[in-house]
Amino acid sequence: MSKLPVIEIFGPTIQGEGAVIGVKTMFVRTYGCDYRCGWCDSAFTWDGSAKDKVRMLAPEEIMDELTALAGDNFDCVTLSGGNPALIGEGMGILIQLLHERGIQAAIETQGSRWQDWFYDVDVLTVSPKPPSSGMKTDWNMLDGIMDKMKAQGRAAHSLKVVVFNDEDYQYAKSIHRRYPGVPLFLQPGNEDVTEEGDISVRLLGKLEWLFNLVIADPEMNKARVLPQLHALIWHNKRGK
Ligand SMILES: C[S@@+](CC[C@H](N)C(=O)[O-])C[C@H]1O[C@@H](n2cnc3c(N)ncnc32)[C@H](O)[C@@H]1O
Ligand SMILES: Nc1nc2[nH]cc(C(=O)O)c2c(=O)[nH]1
Ligand code: SF4
Ligand SMILES: [Mg+2]
Repeated sequence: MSKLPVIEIFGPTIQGEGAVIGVKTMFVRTYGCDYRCGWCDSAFTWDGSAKDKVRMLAPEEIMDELTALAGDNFDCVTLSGGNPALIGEGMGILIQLLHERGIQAAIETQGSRWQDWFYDVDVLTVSPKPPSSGMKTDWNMLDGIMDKMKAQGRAAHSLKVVVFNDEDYQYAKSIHRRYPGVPLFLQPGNEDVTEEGDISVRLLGKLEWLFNLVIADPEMNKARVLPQLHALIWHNKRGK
């Protein structure tokens, strides 16, 4: 059984976060997460509120849907969730199919689970969760993932930490100290993921706050601070 639980497929859109910000991409969002972040902007992937929208799809069916949606108007697919790293074989096959068609595979995951298909992805974003999320980092697991990617991953891998407060910023620094050679992206937290209308002014205020922390901090000379670009443009809209 290599079907995947899929909650949404959308795009093309613009990757709004991290190492490949600004790149045109499709999104495949899987259902289910082993975490329950208090501020999760995609809680519908795990809180049961959209359970009726989950479809079990074979990798080939996902490929067909991507093509039906966008034709050849994309060459990157971002696999997010939920935690796509909860899925084994099916995800490996999907990545293979994408590569056969010359399409890159990018992954968004929190670093709580390893899958051997991590070796095959093109862009691996690992986003360990700071204290404000309410989650506990499994440091053994995270060390293992970073070690393996360093040793033989083909992916350009990077770390992305969402920062809501000073304690989160200290956590981001501890991540940077622990994995000094890995590109680190800092992203301000969106404190209200249900607010309707234009939230860009609020998000930019938080971005300036985070800019100022990094500007003042000689330990963070190599960190990169980025907004959630899609949230500046499309706010809290889903499927963007
Ligand atoms: C919804 S998660 C899905 C992938 C994976 N579960 C993870 O957390 O990395 C995608 C990205 O959105 C970020 N994110 C979630 N809620 C957020 C919020 N309220 N503000 C800023 N970033 C958020 C996560 O930290 C993660 O980097
Ligand atoms: N445009 C856009 N960029 C993103 N980068 C990471 C996202 C995610 O939810 O994983 C995301 C998303 O949901 N939309
Ligand atoms: S790990 Fe990702 S999807 Fe899971 S609850 Fe946290 S932000 Fe949401
Ligand atoms: Mg998102």
